[in-house]
Amino acid sequence: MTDAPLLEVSDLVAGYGRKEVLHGVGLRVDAGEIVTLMGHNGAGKTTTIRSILGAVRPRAGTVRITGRDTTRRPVRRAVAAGAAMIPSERFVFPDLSVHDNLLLGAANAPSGTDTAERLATVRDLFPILEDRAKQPAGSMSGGQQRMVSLGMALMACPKLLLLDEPSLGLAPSVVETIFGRLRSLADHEDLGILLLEQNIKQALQITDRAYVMRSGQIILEEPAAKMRQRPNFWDLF
Ligand SMILES: Nc1ncnc2c1ncn2[C@@H]1O[C@H](COP(=O)(O)OP(=O)(O)OP(=O)(O)O)[C@@H](O)[C@H]1O
Repeated sequence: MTDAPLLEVSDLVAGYGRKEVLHGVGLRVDAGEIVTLMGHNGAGKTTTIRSILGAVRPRAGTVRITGRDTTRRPVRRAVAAGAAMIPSERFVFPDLSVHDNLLLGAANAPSGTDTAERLATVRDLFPILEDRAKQPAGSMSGGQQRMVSLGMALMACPKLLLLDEPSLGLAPSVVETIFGRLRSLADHEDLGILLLEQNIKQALQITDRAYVMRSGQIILEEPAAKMRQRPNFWDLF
């Protein structure tokens, strides 16, 4: 199964109650690749990653993570296959220290993981997590909390990271730092990343391939290098 894509989604149909939101979505993410899924509000981007993780139960289609069929399986199956999701809301345990937040993230790591070694790797990536290790996570700035939630997810040594709007509410310089770290994780850890972003201009700087979604369907797939040449990519939506 080594040649299987890290994430392979085919003909995915999903929704809420009687409402069908995804009408046959297909996409792929390879190891070491950053793929951005873009589209207007309500296009179905968040529903897509929730369905990939198993938080929304697909009505049809398949989801394969590291070659394993996780369709309609509990979220823990997707996590066991190597997936981690960071939701758009700032997700940290506010009263716990930064250090304890990271240790909670380690609970999902594969057995045999050296927690101390992993902690050192994550702190190398985001030195602020070491500088502020004892501080309650809730007392940090928005950008720093975003780094804590990324650090928590990375403690689990994921192979596939699903990120919902990591730039939301952050200054462009902080976004640049976080995006730079994502690029280096893809390049050096072979992490595959599916990124949902409204901040298209900055996202395209680190993206390999992009999909455009409209009304629950993928309407375009393009290498980011080509999309960056478009005089106005907002016209695509
Ligand atoms: N829990 C829910 N119950 C019912 N409908 C929902 C639910 N979550 C999302 N929807 C609907 O599904 C559609 C797609 O929403 P989704 O959040 O996937 O879009 P999106 O592309 O991520 O947009 P946004 O960036 O605004 O979150 C929208 O019409 C939305 O109102």
